[in-house]
Amino acid sequence: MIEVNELTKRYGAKTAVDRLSFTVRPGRVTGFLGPNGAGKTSTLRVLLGLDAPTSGTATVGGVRFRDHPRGLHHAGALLDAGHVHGGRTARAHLAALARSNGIAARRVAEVLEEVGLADAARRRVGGFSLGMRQRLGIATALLGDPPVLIFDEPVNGMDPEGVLWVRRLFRRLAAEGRTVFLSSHLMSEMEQTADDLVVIGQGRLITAESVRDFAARGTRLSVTVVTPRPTELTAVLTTAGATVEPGDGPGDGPEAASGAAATLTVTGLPADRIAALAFEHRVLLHELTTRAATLEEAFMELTADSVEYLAGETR
Ligand SMILES: Nc1ncnc2c1ncn2[C@@H]1O[C@H](COP(=O)(O)OP(=O)(O)OP(=O)(O)O)[C@@H](O)[C@H]1O
Repeated sequence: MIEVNELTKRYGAKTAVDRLSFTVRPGRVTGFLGPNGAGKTSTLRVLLGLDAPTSGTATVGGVRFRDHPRGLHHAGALLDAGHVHGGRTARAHLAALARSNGIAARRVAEVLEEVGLADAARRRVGGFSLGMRQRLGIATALLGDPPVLIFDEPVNGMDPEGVLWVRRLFRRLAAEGRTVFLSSHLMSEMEQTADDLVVIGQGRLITAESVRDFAARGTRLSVTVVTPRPTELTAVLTTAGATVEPGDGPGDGPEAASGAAATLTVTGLPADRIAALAFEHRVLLHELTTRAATLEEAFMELTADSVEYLAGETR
């Protein structure tokens, strides 16, 4: 169990985490989501005792991480995969950690096997790809066989096969009853892996709920309509209360100039109502498709107000 209570972390004048509270339960995979700069890493650093909070508390298993005498047995974490001495072999790196944390030496071979690095055990970490470094970071987190696992952007730099592997691993660790907490700035990654979500923006909690509840609440339907008479249909649908926008489709291509069919994206009216209105006004339709917003779109909508740097803006 992870408990964050009224946590605030300031760096000088910058408030990175702002009175944040949430709970992460065992036996589930929880995604920690927010746009870049939302405060995820700052929260995890306090949680792992690497930084002191400005105020509030963050505990793992009811105690502050830095007060726990058996750190790696208590919680395993991957924060920055690049943060490993490049001159050491993977095995030497893990063996040193095992020794200094009182962990049985046989665990080294076990975790290397577990993360698919057994064949690379004697290679220097300096020559590892980012994906391999991520695997080594995960091996480090697993070394003490801890009940709580915390990973910051774990799939960064992994190839598709690596992403599938890591998803299965997280699911299995949760099925074993562990608390699995993963940060990401991509909802698409989390919707495949997580049971629960903690979404933050500008250091504040936006929502904490299950992926299922988020999907049910956040999904907005839109209807794609293709018609050769877009101007007329837009007027009819707008009068009926819909919002109509030009969609991606034939209307945006060179055909548009020749008066060929255009694609519209309609929200606020269901497909059957759009069909009835088009029929009533004798507007021909070539296509009428209902489309659910993806969770990624719902997430972007939810966090839009808290994005620090919008695309196109200079930093
Ligand atoms: N040591 C620091 N000194 C000053 N500001 C910091 C420091 N660390 C983080 N920040 C600022 O705090 C805010 C939150 O950063 P943080 O790295 O926690 O966000 P994040 O959600 O992990 O983002 P990302 O997905 O980009 O890693 C950002 O505006 C960042 O610039």
